Amino acid sequence: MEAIARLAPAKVNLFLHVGPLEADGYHPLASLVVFADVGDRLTVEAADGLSLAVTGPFADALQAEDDNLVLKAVRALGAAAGIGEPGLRITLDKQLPVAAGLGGGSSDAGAVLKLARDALGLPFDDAALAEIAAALAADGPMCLHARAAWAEGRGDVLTFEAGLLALPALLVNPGVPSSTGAVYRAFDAGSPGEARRPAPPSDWDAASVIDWLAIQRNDLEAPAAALAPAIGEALAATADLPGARLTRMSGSGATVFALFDTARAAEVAGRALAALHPDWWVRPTVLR
Ligand SMILES: C[C@](O)(CO)[C@H](O)COP(=O)(O)OP(=O)(O)OC[C@H]1O[C@@H](n2ccc(N)nc2=O)[C@H](O)[C@@H]1O
Ligand SMILES: Nc1ncnc2c1ncn2[C@@H]1O[C@H](COP(=O)(O)OP(=O)(O)OP(=O)(O)O)[C@@H](O)[C@H]1O
Repeated sequence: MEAIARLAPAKVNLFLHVGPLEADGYHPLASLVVFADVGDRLTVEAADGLSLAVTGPFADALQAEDDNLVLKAVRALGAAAGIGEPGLRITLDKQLPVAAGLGGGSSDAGAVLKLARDALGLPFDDAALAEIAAALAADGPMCLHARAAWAEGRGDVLTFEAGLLALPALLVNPGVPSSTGAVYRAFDAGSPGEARRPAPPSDWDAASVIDWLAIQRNDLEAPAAALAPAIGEALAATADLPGARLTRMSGSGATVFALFDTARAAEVAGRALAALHPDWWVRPTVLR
């Protein structure tokens, strides 16, 4: 069998409204999630045993191989299919920063579940794979489907949104990891509001979406920035860029995004920011 490959795209929370901690240890949330055209790259081919090789600029940021969500996902798929540990040689080209609010681990798991299904010829549709992904991470199902969706519940109750048009954007990570669990705990120390899904924008053109997003928020932004001041620096530097129409943190950070009117404006701004902060991860992209 030939090797097969997929992009595991970065996830962005355009807004994130978080409610108070529930008895199950999770927070109810309301979010609109979209996906970038940048991400990790997963490659899979049939082999005698199961193996994972990690390459790319952020390979060193990942700890023990057995903790990798890629192996956990493939083992869970083998168990669900009743075939034991699948024989697959997997390569993860880690292009996304780790613990970055971009759902990288969940997106890797989603991509490898689809690749392993196809390589092994297993009769699982995407909904069945999303159930396996849900057991791995709250962001698992959204990153498995990897298309624009309203997320509610603990992030796993999805309503796909076909109206949203492509949004030119810049992704900026200031090089500090942000622990999701620690950010939610810092959030708990404040006084949580409600995780209500807002009425959608009056129109899905980019200008209306940006105006509507400006009155939404990411409730994890302040607690994450209190833990990692570099997030505030990234927000300020990104908001200052010519053409940046809206700047916000994604997920539990530390990555922030800015929306632009055109892909060209995002690219120009990205070059300017990379020159100012050569140690930051800066990527122009299109969110959809
Ligand atoms: C911040 C977001 O990325 C927004 O999409 C997600 O809510 C986080 O999703 P995730 O990283 O997939 O989260 P998990 O790996 O399942 O959980 C990590 C930790 O985050 C907290 N967590 C996560 C999701 C949620 N709705 N409420 C939570 O309180 C829990 O303490 C959990 O132990
Ligand atoms: N393939 C993987 N890629 C990234 N992180 C992984 C992977 N497998 C396991 N992990 C672990 O998961 C943790 C979260 O990493 P990830 O990059 O998915 O965070 P994130 O982008 O903040 O996710 P989210 O937006 O869902 O909160 C890391 O601390 C890392 O050790």
